[in-house]
Amino acid sequence: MKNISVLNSFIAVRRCSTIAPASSTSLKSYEELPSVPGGLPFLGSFIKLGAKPHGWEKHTNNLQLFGEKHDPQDLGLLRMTSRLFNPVGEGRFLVFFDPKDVEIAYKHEGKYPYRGNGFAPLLKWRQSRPDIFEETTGVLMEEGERWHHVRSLVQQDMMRPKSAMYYLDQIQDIGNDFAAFLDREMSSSADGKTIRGLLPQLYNYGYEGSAAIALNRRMRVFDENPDPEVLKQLIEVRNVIEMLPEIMMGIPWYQISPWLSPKYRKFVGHIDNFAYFVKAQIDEAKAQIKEKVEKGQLQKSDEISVLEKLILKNGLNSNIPFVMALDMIAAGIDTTGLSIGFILYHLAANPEKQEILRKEILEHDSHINESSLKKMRYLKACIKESARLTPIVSFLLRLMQEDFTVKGYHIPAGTMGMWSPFLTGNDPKYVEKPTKFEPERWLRGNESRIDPFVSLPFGHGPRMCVGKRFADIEMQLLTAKLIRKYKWEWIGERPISMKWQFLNVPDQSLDFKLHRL
Ligand code: HEM
Repeated sequence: MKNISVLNSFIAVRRCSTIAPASSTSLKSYEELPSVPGGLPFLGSFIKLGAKPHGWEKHTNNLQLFGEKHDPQDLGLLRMTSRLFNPVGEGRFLVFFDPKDVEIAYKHEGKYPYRGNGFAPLLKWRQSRPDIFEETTGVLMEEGERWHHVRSLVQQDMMRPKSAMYYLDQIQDIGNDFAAFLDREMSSSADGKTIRGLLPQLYNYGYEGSAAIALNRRMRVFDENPDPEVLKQLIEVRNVIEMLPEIMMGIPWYQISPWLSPKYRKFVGHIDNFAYFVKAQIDEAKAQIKEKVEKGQLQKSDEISVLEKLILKNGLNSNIPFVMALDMIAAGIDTTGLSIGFILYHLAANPEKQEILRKEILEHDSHINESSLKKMRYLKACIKESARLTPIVSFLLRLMQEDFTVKGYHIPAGTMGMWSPFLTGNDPKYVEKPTKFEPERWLRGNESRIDPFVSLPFGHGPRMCVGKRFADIEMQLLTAKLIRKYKWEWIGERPISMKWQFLNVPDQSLDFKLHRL
């Protein structure tokens, strides 16, 4: 299958990169910027992020050390190299430590922003299945004009705040099932209060929520006797998510031939099974829509699901609803589960903030509606603060598509810009008392003290997370339910920090004592 868009955008950038820097002689060249020296051929100095003392698991700490060592003047810009991750711009990588510079960089991300191919094994698989991906490989993986075309077909239905509101009741139902599950788990613990290793259950919540939106179907994984086929498919999708970083971090033999990589072939087996399960669900939804259209039973657009909207907009023969469903499920499980895990941890470790939040939640009916959700400002501030302290995405990337200037230096087009929400969000230069969990800093009146580019949990610009609205309500509704129902106490041995496994995950088990209220 052709993927000419990627090539086109590369060519556009290359042309641009040959443009000479602005004539001003005071402008310093890219090569004069502080840099991390050394590295390996092809992999460049970027590979040193995975070296001692912190290794890949804590590569952000390595990045911070590089900044301190190689940028002693604290310019906040650091050159690295990797032809593997940036073949377009001769391996140029530029780390931005200052949120003001991040803002400038986003202005040069171009019409079709490109963040590098972070899902190479998944893309390879999709390209080898033209029967189902001929029309598109989806927003997560398309580039250039093809990305723009698909994104514009789903943008409105996914990103309108109203679209997420349609799911308020369903997501709360899922939250009720989750709480009932927690009650059963607690009852089986020795003191009737302890929950150990909560994270996998939060992933299941992410799965259930994504499936409700993407497939219009409740999977009911928290039932006492869940459907065995649903559980089988849940294992398939978990295998895919867990194998993806393992394959990505190894030598990509599968790019030459799948036969050179048994791991890749196993990965393909899991994803094939899951994809055909999803396809069957979408085909069923299409048949139901066809019947509704024929009987004239379709309602106003705010009263139909996102899946129905996508099918109606793209036509019964389009594969876009199916590919979007796959992306929504793949992108919505661990991200949502991890984010809620960190929120619960911060609230459990800061009982006085938990109490303030509970007070706000108790001002409203236990069944949350659009209007009560709007009023829960402290809840939203807690979620923002958790994302600042423990962002689940380690770094954000953008290929700079134009030449531009930062702090008097010329940055050529084709440079891959990189910024770490953890480093900007935890830097005392930009955030007062950054190690404190202080949701108040995000409340109206205080937020102007924080540069918005300090913490970008969903990215920024036209390529930002397309599932943000749904992720927001999934996090808000479950947090509200669980804080209303139980007092959360952290029983881990020490404060949590993060380690990198493609996403940032807690470095210890999520163990809590829950006191029923
Ligand atoms: C708290 C949970 C989530 C977080 C923190 C998160 C974060 C992100 C980030 C940082 C990006 C990259 C944005 C950029 O490059 O500027 C992204 C992209 C994306 N996310 Fe999310 N996400 C979350 C939940 C979800 C959910 C629930 C869905 C689906 C319903 C989803 C679907 C996607 C898709 C499809 C993209 C690719 C968009 C594109 O390239 O056009 N995400 N997400």
